[in-house]
Order: sequence, then C-alpha cells, then structure tokens
Amino acid sequence: MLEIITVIAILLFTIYHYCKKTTSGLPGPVGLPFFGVIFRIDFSRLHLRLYEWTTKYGDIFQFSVLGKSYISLNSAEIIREVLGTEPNATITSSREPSFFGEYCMENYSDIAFSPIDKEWTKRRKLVHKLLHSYGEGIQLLEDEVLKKLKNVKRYVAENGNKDLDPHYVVEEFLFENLASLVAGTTDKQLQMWMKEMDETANEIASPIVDLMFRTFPVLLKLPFSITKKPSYCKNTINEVMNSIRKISIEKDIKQGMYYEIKNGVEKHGHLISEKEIKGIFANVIGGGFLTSRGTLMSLIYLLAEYPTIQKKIQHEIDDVVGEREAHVTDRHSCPLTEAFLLETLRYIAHAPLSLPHYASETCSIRGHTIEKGTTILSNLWTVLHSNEWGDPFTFRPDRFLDESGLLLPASHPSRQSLLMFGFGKRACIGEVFAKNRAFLFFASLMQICTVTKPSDEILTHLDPWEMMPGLALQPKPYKVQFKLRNNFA
Ligand code: HEM
Repeated sequence: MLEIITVIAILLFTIYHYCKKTTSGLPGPVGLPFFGVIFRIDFSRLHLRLYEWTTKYGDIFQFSVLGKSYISLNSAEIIREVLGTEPNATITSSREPSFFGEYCMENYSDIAFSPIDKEWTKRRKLVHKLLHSYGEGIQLLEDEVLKKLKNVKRYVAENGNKDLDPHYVVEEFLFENLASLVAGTTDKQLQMWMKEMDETANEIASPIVDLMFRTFPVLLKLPFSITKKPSYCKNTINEVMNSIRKISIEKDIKQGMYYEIKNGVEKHGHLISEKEIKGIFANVIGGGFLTSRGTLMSLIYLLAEYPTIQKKIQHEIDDVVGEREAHVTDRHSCPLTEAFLLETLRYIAHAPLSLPHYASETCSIRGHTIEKGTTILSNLWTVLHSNEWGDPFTFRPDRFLDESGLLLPASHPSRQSLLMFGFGKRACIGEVFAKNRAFLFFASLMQICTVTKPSDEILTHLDPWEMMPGLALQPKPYKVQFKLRNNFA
C-alpha cells in the first residue's frame, strides 16, 4: 500500500516539475527524461555518487531527479565563493519548503528549516547570544561533563576488561548536557523525551518521506505506523517543551536557555513566541545529538585502532591537565588532542552533504544561470576527501601539526578546507559548543582510561565508506574495552 502511494506521489511530483525550467549550462550526468538520474543514485548514500561524479564533472555540476534541478558544490573554493559572496550568499542560503518544516516545526518557526527572513535572523541571533553568554554553553557544560565523567569512570571501573558497546555511555553523556543546556537541569524524563524526539525526527526527516507527505498530506490520517510518525514526532516535540516548562516552574530553575529566554522576554520584551522557542529547542537538541554521537563514537573507535597515537595523547593530557579537571581553556595547550579531533571530523565527514540549500531567486554562478528553486548541495564529503589532502582516506592527525608539533593556524589552507560545519550564513550554529564538548569528553576520558580493542570480537578498520547512512553518518555497532589507567585504578 505504502509503496503504491509513494509511486503515485513521485509521479505527481514529476508531472508538477515537468514544465519547470532546469538549470542550464553546467556539466553533469545526463539522466532519463523526467526521471533524471533517479535510477543511478541511492539517496541515503548520495554523497558517494557525487564524489564519483566530481572527478568527471569538476567542482560544480548539475543533475536532475524527477524534474527537479540540483547543483553540487564540490570544493572548499567554490563553496566559499558561492556561499560567501553577495548577492549569491543570501540567494543560495534559503531552505526548500518542506513537510517537516511546515508540519513539525509549525510553519518554519525554527532555525534549520526556516527560509532566510527577518524571523530566522532574529532566532539565529538569539541562539548565538545564548550560547555565547554561557561561554558557548561551557559554563554549565564543564560541571556537567565532569559530573558525568564520574559516572563514566564508575562504569569503566565496574566493566574493566569486558567488551562494551560505548553507545550507551556516549548517548547518556550527550543527552545529559543537552538537557542541562536547554533546561538548566538533567531531568531524566526530559532526557527520555529528547531521545524519543531525535529518533523519530531522524526517521521522517528524509527527502523521500518528506516528499510523500508534502504531496499527500491526507496520508497523515491513515492508520499505518509510518503515517502516524509525523504526528508522533510533533507530539514528542511538545512533550519536550512541556517537560522544560514544568521542570522550570516546579524546580524554580534559574539557568539554561529556557530561563534566559523567558527572562529576556520579561526584562526586555523580546518578541519570541512559544512556538519559536519550541522550534529552537528542537533544532538545538536535534543538531546537538546525532552529529556529535557520530563524532564521539568514531573518536572512541579510532583511539582503539591507533594505540600509539592514543599513548601520545595521554602524555599530552598528563602534562597539561595532570590530575585536575580538564577545562576548555586547555584546548590551546593540547595540539595533538585537537588535531586528533579535527582529523576525526575530517576523516568521517559526519554531515556529508551538509543541509540542502535552496535558490530563492534565479542567480548566476561563474556565468551559469541557476534557476530559482534549484537545490544546492554542499558536498562536504568530497571537500574533506579531495585529492588536495594527499592521502584523504588515511587517518593521520599530524596533518594538522607543524614541524614543532603545534596546531596549524586557522588561516592555514588545510584548516581553511575543513568545512565540516558548513560555511556562510547557514553555517552550524553549534560549532564551538560541539568542539568544546568533544574536547572535554576526550581529554577527561584519556585521563581516566585507555581504550583498547575488544578481546572476543574483531574490531575492523573504521572505513568512512562503510558508515551507517542517515542525517549524520554513524559507525556500525562495535565493542571496545576501557582499561582504567594506573593513577585512577
Ligand atoms: C560534530 C558536530 C556537528 C556537526 C558536524 C554539525 C554540522 C552542521 C552542518 C554541516 C550544518 C549545515 C550548514 C548549512 O546548512 O550550510 C549545521 C547546521 C546547524 N547546526 Fe550543526 N553540527 C554539529 C553540532 C551542532 C550542535 C552541537 C548544535 C546545537 C547546539 C547544532 C545546531 C545546528 C543548527 C541549529 C543548524 C541550522 C543552522 C541554520 O539553518 O541557520 N549543530 N550543522
């Protein structure tokens, strides 16, 4: 039944787009009339196909799927040129109308799904300000990370020499500090709703499901499990918000983003509706979980795979941090730890196609006309694995260090090509927060224990080509051992 509805939806969408002009003049793979290249791509691994096409068609090319035009930007240079230079920077930084944005985000009342307009600017500025006023969320976070790492230590001590799947400990860690960031508390019920919301949103925020519901909103009324998902997702977002409100009143919380927003509204009369607060929190919790879970899970995997580098990192952390608590300010003094983190983000490319952008007007890129309504993909997978890296599929943190072992400056061409958080007006709002949090987790973990391969199972090489697809790439389930270091035994 669902298959039939999907096929009808696709056909109607095709007919709708049939009469529309497509982007012209750019090179790109030629597809079938109407269908374009649909039979040559797997949407969940589109980044791999675009990587392959880049060698043939260069750093900007076009293709079409079901009459809809796409362009793919495949180098740091072209991404910077298009997303960083007006007027194209604004024109190409919009978001496509989507079912998810309209239905789950209540008419685009958020940041990530909203088109570029005055309301989006207001919401984005507000979240920037809030993250910044917490020292990028760190004032709250440092305490939380340290508290949480005590649990990690206990968990490690209790399970020493056992093969463990680290995803429980990583997820718990991430939800605890996200709850703390938005609500100022680590309430368990709130965390449960956050997890439920993220998992449901991840299932339905895919292009094909979005297309299905956008074409046939009546599907929402059918009693199948997939057709019930969007309303369940909306429900989980509401439950997250209700929990935050309830906890805030009951516990009289005076910290966290919710308190700051409410306080700002009362003090300065900020014009922000409940609907927008909900959209903002859904984005922060969604954006702050999936990508970071992929990063921390990959990091632990790579530590087990590269024991010699791990040992050097432990020496660095011992020298700089010793037995006191790690702080974000230690980042500057730990170049190898930083380089390992940057290389993990580069090597995996957790958000391989960024979030799709949308041309809000017809514009011209390098003399080629890009029609209004074209979807623009920043192909970060290719940027982070281009041949300019020399050996892009080798995990080598020292590519970010100079001869004396210092981290290359941010202005260095290699660092300039590290666009894993996107670029321009839509660049990730949580970049500093994500890096700070990952550093605290990493440094504290290295103080406590050594990550080793499992004894009963084989830990295969972590291959970026083999990651599990989704909104953010994740390693397949695996096990490692955490061995307490002597000074913590
Ligand atoms: C390793 C961690 C992360 C990675 C790799 C990552 C990557 C990205 C990328 C590639 C984009 C799309 C940029 C574009 O559209 O051009 C994005 C957008 C976004 N990210 Fe992140 N992100 C991470 C962590 C976070 C965290 C921790 C938060 C929340 C605190 C967050 C919140 C957002 C939001 C709200 C947007 C939408 C921005 C907009 O549309 O204006 N992300 N992120």
